[in-house]
Amino acid sequence: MPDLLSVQHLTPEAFAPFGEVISAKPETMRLINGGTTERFHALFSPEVSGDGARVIVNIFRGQPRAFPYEIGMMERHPLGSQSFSPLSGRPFLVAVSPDEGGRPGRPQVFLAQPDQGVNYRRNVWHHPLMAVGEISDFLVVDRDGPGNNLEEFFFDMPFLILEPHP
Ligand SMILES: NC(=O)N[C@@H](O)C(=O)O
Ligand code: NI
Repeated sequence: MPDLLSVQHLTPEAFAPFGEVISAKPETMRLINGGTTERFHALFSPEVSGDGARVIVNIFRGQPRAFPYEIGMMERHPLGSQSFSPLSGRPFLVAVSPDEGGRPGRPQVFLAQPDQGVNYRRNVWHHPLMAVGEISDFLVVDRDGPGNNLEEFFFDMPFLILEPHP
């Protein structure tokens, strides 16, 4: 029987070991443009390393995952952070793992709401984008440049997510 993973609600506190939750946090807000605009300031700082590295902004158009869904692998980006911010008004799933001696530990799965994004800090184990329900677009801020920025790990036994909600 595969090892079942439960799904948690995404909160800044629970996600803190892995990166930041991107959301309109009241404590970050400052009024600008003559009071007509609320600026939620400096929610995270993209990280890039290595000569010739640059921060880039992308759009990822994700196909929805089918459930039950097997988490058979995790990846990480040793040379830069990677953030996902929903553009299609859809929730999505986030899976992250602590590093255990150079390999990912048991994944933790979160359901991100349409008004939440995530930033994976550099070298944090995560599963590739998991859109839910419909094709979904995401604004992705990550690293471009020379060097290998992708490390993958494949589990001997996959984990299973039965349904994409807590
Ligand atoms: N390959 C790629 O750019 N995407 C992954 O890094 C991902 O986390 O979805
Ligand atoms: Ni990635």
